[in-house]
Amino acid sequence: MTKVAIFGANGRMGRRLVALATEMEGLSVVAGVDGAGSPQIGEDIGVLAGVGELGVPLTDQLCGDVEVDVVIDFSVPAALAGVIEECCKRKLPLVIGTTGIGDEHQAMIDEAGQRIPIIWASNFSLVVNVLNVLAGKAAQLLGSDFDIEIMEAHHRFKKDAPSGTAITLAKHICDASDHDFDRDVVFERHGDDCLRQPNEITIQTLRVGDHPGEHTAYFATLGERLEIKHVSTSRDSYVIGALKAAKWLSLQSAGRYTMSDVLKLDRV
Ligand SMILES: NC(=O)C1=CN([C@@H]2O[C@H](COP(=O)(O)OP(=O)(O)OC[C@H]3O[C@@H](n4cnc5c(N)ncnc54)[C@H](OP(=O)(O)O)[C@@H]3O)[C@@H](O)[C@H]2O)C=CC1
Ligand SMILES: O=C(O)C1=N[C@H](C(=O)O)C[C@H](O)C1
Repeated sequence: MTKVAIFGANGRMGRRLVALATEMEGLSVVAGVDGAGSPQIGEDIGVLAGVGELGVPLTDQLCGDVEVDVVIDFSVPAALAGVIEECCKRKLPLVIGTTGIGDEHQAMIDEAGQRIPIIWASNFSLVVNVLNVLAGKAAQLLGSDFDIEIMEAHHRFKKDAPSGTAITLAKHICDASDHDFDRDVVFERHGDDCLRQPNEITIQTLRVGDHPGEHTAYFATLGERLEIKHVSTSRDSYVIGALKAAKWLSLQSAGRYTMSDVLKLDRV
């Protein structure tokens, strides 16, 4: 049995992680951590997730006496340094799904990879990871006469913009083509003199209702257009991938890994 601790356990993702982990063979949730200010601290995480009592209280830190095999973090960027430090101290594999993180966090993840198995992915869905590969291939095959744009839509509660997934998608497209992420990717178009520049890739952001997330890459030239689109109809698409990654990571040695490693996409 792989024993999982979840940071952000009372959030939208955290509750579904708790719920689906109880259904997945070989996993058990042994700890759930949330922000210190959460009024639900002390309540049972199974009850909070709607799956009945698990005998695991929501806490505001990972208790030292709980035996853990792997940690999953879907919380907030401000919590990440502490989570990484705790996992390095206790030699625990760490799966990170939190987005809106900066270069300094990426450097911390790189460094932690020298000491523990660690993975960060902006999106744990199998289909989104396939979308990245397909969009890269399309950019490569279609060449420079195609205008590329990305559109993402998410629920009204999402704090970061654009989504981590949209940024990763743009990076895949740039890596596979003549585009340069820092030069070509822009996050808005606004004003009376903003004609599309050659090579420009704009990421457009919508925040609407309770949408769990969608991403579209557009490739258009005169007379025709290709759209590659992923729509999540439920957060479970991300949760299943994150739990799979946790099981996989708990068996690895120290290193920084990607969802391509977990899903073996590079072998295709
Ligand atoms: N990689 C992927 O596949 C996906 C990534 N995400 C990302 O995951 C993150 C969480 O998303 P979502 O669940 O919707 O957000 P929520 O706001 O619903 O959940 C975040 C949770 O983290 C808690 N939290 C705050 N501070 C801490 C702390 N110090 N330690 C532990 N927990 C803490 C919050 O508690 P409180 O509210 O009390 O502050 C809250 O319960 C976001 O960055 C989102 O973009 C989301 C979906 C998929
Ligand atoms: O906050 C969300 O909901 C999501 N966040 C991730 C992102 O920023 O890309 C992944 C997914 O799109 C849902």
